[in-house]
Amino acid sequence: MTPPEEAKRPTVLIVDDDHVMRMLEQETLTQFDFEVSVAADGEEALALLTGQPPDLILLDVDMPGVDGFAVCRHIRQRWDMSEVPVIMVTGMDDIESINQAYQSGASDFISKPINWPILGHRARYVLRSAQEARQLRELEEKQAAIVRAMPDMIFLMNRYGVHLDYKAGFGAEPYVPANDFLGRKVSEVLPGDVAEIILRGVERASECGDLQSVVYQLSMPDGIHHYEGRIAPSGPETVVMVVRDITLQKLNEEKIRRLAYFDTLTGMPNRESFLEKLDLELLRASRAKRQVALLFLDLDGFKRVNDTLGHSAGDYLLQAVAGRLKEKLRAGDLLTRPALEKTGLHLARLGGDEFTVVLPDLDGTQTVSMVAERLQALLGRPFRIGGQEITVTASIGIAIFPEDGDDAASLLKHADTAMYHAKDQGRNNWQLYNRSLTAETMARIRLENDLRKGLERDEFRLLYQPQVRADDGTIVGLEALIRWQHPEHGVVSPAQFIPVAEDSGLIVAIGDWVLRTACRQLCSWQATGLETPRVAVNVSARQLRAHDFLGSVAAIIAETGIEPGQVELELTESILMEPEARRIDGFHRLRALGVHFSIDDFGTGYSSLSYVKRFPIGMLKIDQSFVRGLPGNADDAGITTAIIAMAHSLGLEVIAEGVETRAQLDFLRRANCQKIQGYLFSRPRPPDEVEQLLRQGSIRPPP
Ligand SMILES: Nc1nc2c(ncn2[C@@H]2O[C@@H]3COP(=O)(O)O[C@H]4[C@@H](O)[C@H](n5cnc6c(=O)[nH]c(N)nc65)O[C@@H]4COP(=O)(O)O[C@H]3[C@H]2O)c(=O)[nH]1
Repeated sequence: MTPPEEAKRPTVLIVDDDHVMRMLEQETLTQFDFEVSVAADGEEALALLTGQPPDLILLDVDMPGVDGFAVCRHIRQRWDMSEVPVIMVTGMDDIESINQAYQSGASDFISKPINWPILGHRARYVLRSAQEARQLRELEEKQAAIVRAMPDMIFLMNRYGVHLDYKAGFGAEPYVPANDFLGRKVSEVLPGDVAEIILRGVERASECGDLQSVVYQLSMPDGIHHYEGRIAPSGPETVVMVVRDITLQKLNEEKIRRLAYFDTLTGMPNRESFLEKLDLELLRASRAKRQVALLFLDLDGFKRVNDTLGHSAGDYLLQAVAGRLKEKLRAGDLLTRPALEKTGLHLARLGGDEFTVVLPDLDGTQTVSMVAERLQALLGRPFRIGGQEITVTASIGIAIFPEDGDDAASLLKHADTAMYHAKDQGRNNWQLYNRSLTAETMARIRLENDLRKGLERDEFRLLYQPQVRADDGTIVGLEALIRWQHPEHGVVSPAQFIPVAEDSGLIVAIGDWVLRTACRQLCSWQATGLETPRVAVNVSARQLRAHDFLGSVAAIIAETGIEPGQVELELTESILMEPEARRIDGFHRLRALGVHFSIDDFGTGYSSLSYVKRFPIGMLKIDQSFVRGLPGNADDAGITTAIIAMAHSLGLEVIAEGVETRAQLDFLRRANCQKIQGYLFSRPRPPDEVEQLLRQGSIRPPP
């Protein structure tokens, strides 16, 4: 381990050709705790100095050969000895030789005759001041390195803001050339407002003796630059101000803010910033006693674009929609007077295919409806995406401040509600929020929305209920019955959601899904070698009203590759009541392909057998409300017997549904009902369980 610095004795080299002087000097300095080495002339000294330099050199001037001046000059040329203090010992106490001693690089001189008692003190003093000078130099070097390494400008100022000194780190560009501000006051160099900020900081730092922080901006040739200055008192009358250009940091902060507050896809404000700004706008409107309208847009059919053309096409469409909205709003095409350019509030994308438009200073609902219609017309024009023309429409819900909500969140919620209502009324529609949208309507609207999502998220399942021959329980058919596994409400019965699906038109998509799933299920069973009976699928009247329903049935049959004779469509009586020639033709065409038709819940409607005859119906299903009363209820028994007899006379098959008891079965068997469906044989079951039953081929009723 190296001993601590203080513990080391300082070394001194004594150079003197006079033997006695050398000895006396050596004796004296040894007493002052120096470690001494000696040289008898200049040459010997130079030879000794090739090794480790001493801490101090005591050098006689007047020596034969190489004199003291020459030795001193040599020492100063050596980089490792440039700071070693040299005390020249001269007999010539004249100004000339003193000058020459200093010129040669001497640190001090002593004249002969030497005052011996003070030689040691003098040597120690010279050594100490040389060390201090070295430390100071090292400190300065360190400081200079720190300044160089910092990307800052450093100003030394007096307490009145006069620049006394200036340094700049690597890459720090002074905002004014250094010469322009040295010796001048801040207010003479910088714009008044900035000078004011700095002077206040300097004043506070000088008064409190504390670090002060100031920020300011300056207009530079390449744009606005942001600066942060830290002012620290450096003496009773001076302060140091370290200034950093934080423009890049500001830009990054802005970028982060944009990411947090703006939608990256469209560059529009996102939900967070929209709500923040809307609240401010509402505050302003309430002070000015003005109305504000919030239009909530949701694209109809956006999901279809995403599903069929892919997500990048969907993204492109959203950008195109955003672009069109921005452009028209900016051009004042939607409103006669320019909208909220300044607040940036006029347009936002809340996520997905939802956009908002805000109309401040509303002068009546007429303006809103006009804007809503213009928006719809604007979006209704086709978009070109990847060489294809795509048309989307928008449903718009409108809420008005302060009537429909006094803060951003409730206004948005009500505009959203109104938007659902608009969708419910048929797409491409706009609706004003109306308090009379009761909880019940809302629940129904929510259910519809959930249904739509359920379809997207594949929340539906099919159960299959066997239909058996009445005499021996052989499975002769399956009825596909839909179930909805709602993420929050659990399994929802079709009785609850089919009517909503019918009202909203969603039944068309759901119906397609049911038929496709049932056909695929049968095909997959067949692929394992299982013999399958035909599958009956419910069809509601609303489905038939849809464009080309029968065509889509044929398409699904073709697509899944199922044998058409394996498919049975269960129609309701109401379908028969509104026969159109075109539709009847379609039924006959499907029948010609092999598809079977039956009438569900027969006997509950008003259809007469004459209607039935016009359609290619093969089977009647006796509604379970009649079966329930069997065999005791005479009316039910009479109707059931009559339906069976009539069906037979028309050459139709009959199936009784909802058969739960042995007595009902016995009655139906006696009445010649060929087929049975009901809990007595089996409840509707999931595919794996039905597969087991199909492998057995028949189901025995309990005795
Ligand atoms: N009490 C009792 N009930 C029995 C018995 N056997 C069967 N059921 C139930 O009776 C209903 C028969 O179907 P539905 O009359 O076509 O009546 C169906 C049908 O009109 C409709 N539905 C079901 N699935 C679909 C579908 O995929 N599309 C359409 N459009 N409607 C469907 O929802 C209705 C109700 O379906 P589910 O709740 O599955 O109810 C089914 C079935 O589970 C029994 O022995 N006792």
